[in-house]
Amino acid sequence: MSGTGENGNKPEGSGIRMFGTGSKSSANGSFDPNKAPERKQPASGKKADDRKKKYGPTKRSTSAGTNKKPGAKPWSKAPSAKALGTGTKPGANAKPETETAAKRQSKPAETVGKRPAQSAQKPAETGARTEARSTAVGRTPAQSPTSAREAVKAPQRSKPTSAAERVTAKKSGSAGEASRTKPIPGRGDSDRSAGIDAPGSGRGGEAPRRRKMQVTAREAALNVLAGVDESGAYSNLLLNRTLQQAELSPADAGLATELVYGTIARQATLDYFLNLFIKSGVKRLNPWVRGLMRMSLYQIKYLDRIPPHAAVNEAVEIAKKRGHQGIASMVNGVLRSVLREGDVLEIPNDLPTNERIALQHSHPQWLVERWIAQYGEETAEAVCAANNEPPKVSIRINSLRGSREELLQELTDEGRSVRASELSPQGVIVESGGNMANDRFYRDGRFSIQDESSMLVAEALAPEPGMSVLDCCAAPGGKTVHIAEKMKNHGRIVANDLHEHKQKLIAEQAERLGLSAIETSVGDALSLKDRFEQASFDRVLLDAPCSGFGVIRRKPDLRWAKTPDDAAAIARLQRQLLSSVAGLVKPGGILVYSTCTIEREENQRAVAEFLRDHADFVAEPFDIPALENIPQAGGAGVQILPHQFGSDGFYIARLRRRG
Ligand SMILES: C[S@@+](CC[C@H](N)C(=O)[O-])C[C@H]1O[C@@H](n2cnc3c(N)ncnc32)[C@H](O)[C@@H]1O
Repeated sequence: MSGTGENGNKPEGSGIRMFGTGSKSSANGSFDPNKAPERKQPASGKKADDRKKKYGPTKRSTSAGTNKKPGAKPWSKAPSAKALGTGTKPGANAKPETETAAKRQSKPAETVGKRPAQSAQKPAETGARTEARSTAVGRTPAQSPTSAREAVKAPQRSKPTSAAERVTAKKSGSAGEASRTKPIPGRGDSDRSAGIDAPGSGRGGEAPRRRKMQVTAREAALNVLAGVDESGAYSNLLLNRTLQQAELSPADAGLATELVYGTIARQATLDYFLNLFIKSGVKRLNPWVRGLMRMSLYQIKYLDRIPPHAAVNEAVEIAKKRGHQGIASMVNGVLRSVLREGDVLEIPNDLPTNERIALQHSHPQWLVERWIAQYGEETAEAVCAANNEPPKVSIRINSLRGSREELLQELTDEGRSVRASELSPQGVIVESGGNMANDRFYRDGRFSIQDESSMLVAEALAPEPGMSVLDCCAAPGGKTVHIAEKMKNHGRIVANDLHEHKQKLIAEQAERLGLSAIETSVGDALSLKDRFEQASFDRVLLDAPCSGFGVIRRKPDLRWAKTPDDAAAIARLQRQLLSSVAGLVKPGGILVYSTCTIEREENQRAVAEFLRDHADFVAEPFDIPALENIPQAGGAGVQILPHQFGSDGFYIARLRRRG
């Protein structure tokens, strides 16, 4: 899988979407993380037009990234973050995966032995989004709508000044850079200048890193939203850190998670609606006020189980606590207008299709146009809709420690609702049952947490016991350990990754699963050809860094962070990597190329160019019955789209070197 692009369904990787297993009530709208989400579905319609007539033109053209200049090519311009109301600059997304080899800091390429490390469980970042349960909240006196002037951004906001601060404040587009420090709301100058004061941290003071904060679920969520908006922090990392600092029940942590991911995912749609009610436009609001408005509207519009008035009352309380009465009045006025005129919260259906899809499913218009060009309108819309669905929780059995049937029975006996995956012979779908990374069977190495489509990569590679296998971009190791399990832990598996700190992620998984055949290695995959003999591996896996557009439902902010230039840069690196590692495959051996994106440029086109330039390789079909009926996107390999199986969008090509 891939760069942004790591397997979303692994404990080591991307966004956590379910926390804990408890079902305690939260103070203000309780939230049961064990239940499937029940969200309202957005509908398009004409009512917004009436509202437009009444309240004047909307900010639609900027809020959904539709800042297209007349005559501009659909792909020619990414919506600026500014246009999306995020306050981050488009250029602020450093992407290590797109670095050329020359630019990258060279690291000594060393092969290290197996590491015995076994660390504490990390929170599962899979987990379905959870649902909110309704709780009545007392009424706040209604106040008349006021101008948003009081809540608009201060014209001068201090920016990080030192180089180090600037680096920290920048947002990397790669989830692979998970260890990079990100600012936390409530800490540091930029937060203070943005009016973000973490409750409990004390205004003007640097909060100790591990200090616990007494915050509500909504305050915690707002801290994250404001931090993402203000400094371009990764939502999943900031959420993890915020939740570690906040003393929330599992149910409240679940609610905070839902609010963060849901609000970010629905941002363009929310801004479109808010702009119908906020004269000066949502973009001009102070980041935390903007976050509060979006988050509150998200509850009103998309969460069935939170009473709208509770969402409004909570928002007003937060505004008072964090700002002042003027802001609270504005928040109250706008949100109560929304409640009164809720029937205008529909996207007009007479918009051009690309614009309507972008607004209705909250995606940047350039991305929608790109997918329409690649897949047609119907499929592009289905992909966008699927990207807003909560991801399934899926696990892969460790076939060395029991069969799928046994684990299904044992998990059922534990009270979980589980079923066999239709896509992967080792896959199990967990319909309910909480955080699988806390399960004793997980600790015992009986299964790994992995998305179903990722499970198909090892099937395509078809490794056998005793073989030598090279996994070029291996961390955090989800596919490496699957390969080792298929090889019954016999043979040699070299698991390489560019980043030294990721070695331990692979080693931990190998240790947990009892797999000793894996060696970890650090280095640029472009230099693997200099470190290993040509034609020395039976199987080579290049699970390449990629744009990650197949895992947007796990990483909702990805859609706002990436630009067309990112996709082009990563596509160049992928071609270099593919050519570079091909010579390591033995004659008759197999090279598998995979990504977690749905971009043809990174998938079919990359493989087609490779085959054109490497006559000694040929594309081969692989036998996965469930994939037989999906429409092939053309060319070599299999493209899985997120709406087809409810799995991650994924591409897999099997290339055999002629004997
Ligand atoms: C999609 S992820 C791999 C996921 C992994 N195969 C799994 O299943 O857990 C891509 C990985 O490539 C690594 N990477 C990026 N550029 C690389 C390069 N030039 N050489 C080696 N690894 C690289 C990233 O650190 C990231 O861990």
